[in-house]
Amino acid sequence: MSPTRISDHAEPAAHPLKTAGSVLPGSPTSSTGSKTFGNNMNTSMVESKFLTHPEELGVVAVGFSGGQCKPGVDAAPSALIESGLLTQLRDELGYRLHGDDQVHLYTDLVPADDPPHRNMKNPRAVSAVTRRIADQVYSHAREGRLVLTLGGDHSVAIGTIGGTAKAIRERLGREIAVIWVDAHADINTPETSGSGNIHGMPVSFLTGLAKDDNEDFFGWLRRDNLISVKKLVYIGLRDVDPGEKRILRENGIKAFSMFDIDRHGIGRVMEMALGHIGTDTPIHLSFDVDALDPMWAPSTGTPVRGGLTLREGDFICECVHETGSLVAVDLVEVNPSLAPANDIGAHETVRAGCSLIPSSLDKSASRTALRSADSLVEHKPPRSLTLQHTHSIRDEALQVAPSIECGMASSTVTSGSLVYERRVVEKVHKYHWPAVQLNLWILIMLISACTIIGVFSTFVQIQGFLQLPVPWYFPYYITVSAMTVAFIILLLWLIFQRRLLPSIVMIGGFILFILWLVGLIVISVQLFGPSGSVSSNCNLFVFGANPQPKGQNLQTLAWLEQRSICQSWQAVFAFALVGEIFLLWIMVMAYQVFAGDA
Ligand SMILES: NC(=[NH2+])NCCC[C@H](N)C(=O)O
Repeated sequence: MSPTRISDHAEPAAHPLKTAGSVLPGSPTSSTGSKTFGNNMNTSMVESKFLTHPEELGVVAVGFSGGQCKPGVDAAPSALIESGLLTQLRDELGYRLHGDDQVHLYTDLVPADDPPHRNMKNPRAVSAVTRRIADQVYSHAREGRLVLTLGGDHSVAIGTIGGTAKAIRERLGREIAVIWVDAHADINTPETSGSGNIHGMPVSFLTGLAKDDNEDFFGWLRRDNLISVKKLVYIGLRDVDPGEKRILRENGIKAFSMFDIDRHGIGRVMEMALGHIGTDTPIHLSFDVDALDPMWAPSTGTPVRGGLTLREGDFICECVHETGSLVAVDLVEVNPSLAPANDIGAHETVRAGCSLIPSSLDKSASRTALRSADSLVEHKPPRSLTLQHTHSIRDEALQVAPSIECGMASSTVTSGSLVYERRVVEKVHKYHWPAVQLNLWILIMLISACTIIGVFSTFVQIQGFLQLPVPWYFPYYITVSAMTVAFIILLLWLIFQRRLLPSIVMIGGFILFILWLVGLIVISVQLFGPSGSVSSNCNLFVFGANPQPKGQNLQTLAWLEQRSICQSWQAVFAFALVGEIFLLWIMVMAYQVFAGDA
């Protein structure tokens, strides 16, 4: 058993884990024997629902890589700590850190001979190490602290989640929920796994989908350590094995892939993910750095293109923090030795971790994360990003100030001396229009408007033939009706574009309502007015003509023409009234749609 001491790697002064050996004056030593560092108050505004000591952070540094075959992932905790992560958590976010002053390598638990079992590679080592990790995490979680585990490959989550689940059950009698942020589902059973790497299987053991009676092969996992598939949510998936897809489907597991993030935006996805978990459930956040696009985190064992931006990763952490339900966080799969072309990748990946963790512990921390990571390590930009502007550090500090709340539309992230455009996430709001009513409205309004246009155009013509002046309300109503038709065309186009907003309908409907009202009043006055009205003239001379002309003569033709003019007036009045009522209706309908979806 030879754990690597942080001091073997880190700069000598002010390192939180390094000061562990000498407990600060007045700082308590926990019952587990781990020590307390720092004594600032946590400045986070979010009240924790499930932690009795939310200002205390239990740190577990896991230098273990046996869940997969690429060496180097065991060096991640040291790299993260050397970059100042823990110093920042203590000095800037005000956490009191608890933990051992060493990164655990668990060499005492790794057997010399560890042949495969049920297709699993290094099964004894991973089982024994995760069992130990479960104890470590459990001892912090039982004290009511937030637990931070720095991995290691993702197999370590068998221990971290197993430990949290057990402690929370004991302390609060509740089940935990797990948010698994990852490019991979890591839910292969030993039988479905193509690689045999256990870092692709932790979720199946944690949910009981895979089990083994032998204690040497995860048989130590008891019901207390397990989680429910109903309280498991994936975010960022994009490389899921066929067997895993089947498992996800058959168990109805909630999963938000990159497709969902592109479609809904990360804000909506977080709303849905947290909605699925509910507000009364403690959350364990397990963040695999390969959820990020390799542009942001290239140094990881199984990178997959098309991933989250760093800002989206931060946003996920911030949203989870904001719930007040967070009880434990893992950051895994950072592999500083996997830097494809040069060492920029390793630096960037560590730097990404230095942003994610503070984001999950304090919503306003992404800026400080950037600042401290930048100040501690020489800044180099990620490859393949476009240089857009150069700013002085002061300019940058202003721009980086966190302006994003959960669910906000878009943002720009600045980093170092570059400005990177983040993917613009539009918040999509769906309005549910009643299709039948809307179609009926369109049809009736079209008929009304066209009838009025037709009748009054004919009247204008007749006035011309009779060489009489054209009263103003004919062209007026023709224009208003034409505007109504144009409005309907606009609505149809908006429906086609799926952009029919209630506000547009309400404003347009109101304007037309007023215009139609003016027309309706004028028509009513003309038709039913006190003296010489159209209606009384019609009743007197046309409908009441006695005797009514008959036979093929000019008088009959004139009478018929006069009758059709009278009937047209009546039709115009009827349609004007219908149009007016329907305009009122569409305003009410638009309001209901707006209120119903608000
Ligand atoms: N935590 C990870 N990086 N997992 C990658 C898993 C890849 C693959 N699905 C496997 O089972 O081997």
